[in-house]
Amino acid sequence: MVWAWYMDDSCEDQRKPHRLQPEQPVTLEQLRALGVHSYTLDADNYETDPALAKIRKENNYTWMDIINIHKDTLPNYEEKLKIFYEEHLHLDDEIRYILEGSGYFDVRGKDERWIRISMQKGDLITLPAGIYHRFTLDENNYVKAMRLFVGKPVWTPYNRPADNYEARTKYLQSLEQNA
Ligand SMILES: CSCCC(=O)/C(O)=C/O
Ligand SMILES: [Fe+2]
Repeated sequence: MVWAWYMDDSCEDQRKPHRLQPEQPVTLEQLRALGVHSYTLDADNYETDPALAKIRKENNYTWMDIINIHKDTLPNYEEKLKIFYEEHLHLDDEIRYILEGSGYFDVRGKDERWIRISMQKGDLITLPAGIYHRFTLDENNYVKAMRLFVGKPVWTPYNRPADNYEARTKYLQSLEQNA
């Protein structure tokens, strides 16, 4: 299951948990109010898992690949990690399923504060188009993740500020409607 909390402002290593003190946990319901959804699945059997097949079918996640983020396996590892950790948005939903290892997705809350989402083996997360976010490995320095997409994938990150994209304005409208 994913765990989430508000982050501190420290400039320490991005791979550390950065829990605000005193701790301020963020519930799955609070994440859902931001349009962030999560599932816990059987990562050991992802190839035959009916629960994953159902999620893919219901959401039309027709495309998938698997990315191994480790210094020995990912070409241009350092450069890619920098890109992942720049605050950005996408014009489509971002869907990631952790098959091995772990990492953090950070998303902006309604008040602009960073919320850190800890992703472990078996966690699948969907980030809505237009949400500002970033990703980092944690101190284990390894993640193997399935990337899912509706149709042909587009990976382009739009670094902040990217407020004029329709995906952003629509996302902000969706927050207001659900408030
Ligand atoms: C765990 S997959 C790597 C992160 C990524 O693909 C992305 O787009 C982060 O925003
Ligand atoms: Fe992203």
